[in-house]
Amino acid sequence: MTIGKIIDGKAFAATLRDKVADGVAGFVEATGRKPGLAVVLVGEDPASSVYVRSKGKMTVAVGMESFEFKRPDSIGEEDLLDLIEELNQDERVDGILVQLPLPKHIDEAAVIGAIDPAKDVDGFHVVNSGLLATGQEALVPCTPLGCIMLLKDELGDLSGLEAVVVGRSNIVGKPMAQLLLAESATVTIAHSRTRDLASVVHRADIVVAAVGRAEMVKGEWIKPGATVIDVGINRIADGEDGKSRIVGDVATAEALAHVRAITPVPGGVGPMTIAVLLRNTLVAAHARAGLAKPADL
Ligand SMILES: Nc1nc(=O)c2c([nH]1)NC[C@@H]1CN(c3ccc(C(=O)N[C@@H](CCC(=O)O)C(=O)O)cc3)C=[N+]21
Repeated sequence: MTIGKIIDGKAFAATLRDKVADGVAGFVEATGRKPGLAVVLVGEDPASSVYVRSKGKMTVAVGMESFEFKRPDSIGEEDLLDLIEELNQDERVDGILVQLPLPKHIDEAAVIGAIDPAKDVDGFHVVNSGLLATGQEALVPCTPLGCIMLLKDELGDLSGLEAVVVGRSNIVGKPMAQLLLAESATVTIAHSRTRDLASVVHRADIVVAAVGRAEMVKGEWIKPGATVIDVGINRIADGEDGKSRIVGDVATAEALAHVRAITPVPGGVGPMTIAVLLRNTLVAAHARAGLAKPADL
């Protein structure tokens, strides 16, 4: 039995960050200032804090300025909107990321809608999602763009391929489908109400799993030779030592016997998300400075 390839997202992300660092050096030379990324974290969720810290470190490592804003869970929506407005006006800030999810008493759409679309490095603003949907230049959500980069690296031209995206979130599923469509793939979005999900997935040359349910996509669902991108990050209790570990939305060990290639969790899509965030910040900085974006990004 042949075993598929494990796509090294961690290595690909490191290469992308090196390219971003080169681009940052060019930007500093051209403008005399560093690109800046502002990250806003509301509340105390430990997993979010760890993730924000690692983003901050990588931002500095590629030569950018990192600004972090921590606010308590109790912050009012008005105060959060005031902070966003301040960051919109701040010339040192090229990118603004508001860590999601936000506490329930805050209207997420209102907060995202308050971000200057030119600084919306998550690509979540309706202006950017509308630009993406109509085939215009946009800031594109980091995780789906990272997935497309891995897919094109593995498969080359995606034109005419059958792609099934499992999950319909605004953050991953929908923009992922738009990007695949822009690459001329034939795109299906499946979700929790899809009937006979196994047979829908079995049609696919490309499977993108973004449902947030641990190991939900089974190995035998995968068409032989398909390429699988696993976006899930699910923390589960590990029976053996009582510790927890993270797994994806795909039963990877089973799937390996069927796939051409698959991204692992961890070490697959996750590191790409952060690398693309830095890439988007550099792209936003160039656009704001009236410079053409670096060619290889
Ligand atoms: N506005 C906003 N934008 C985001 O992009 C965003 C967000 N909010 N809220 C939280 C999620 C989560 N997220 C991750 C990114 C990278 C890894 C990552 O690098 N994971 C590593 C390590 C995982 C581990 O060991 O814990 C990996 O998969 O290999 C994980 C999670 C971005 N998010």
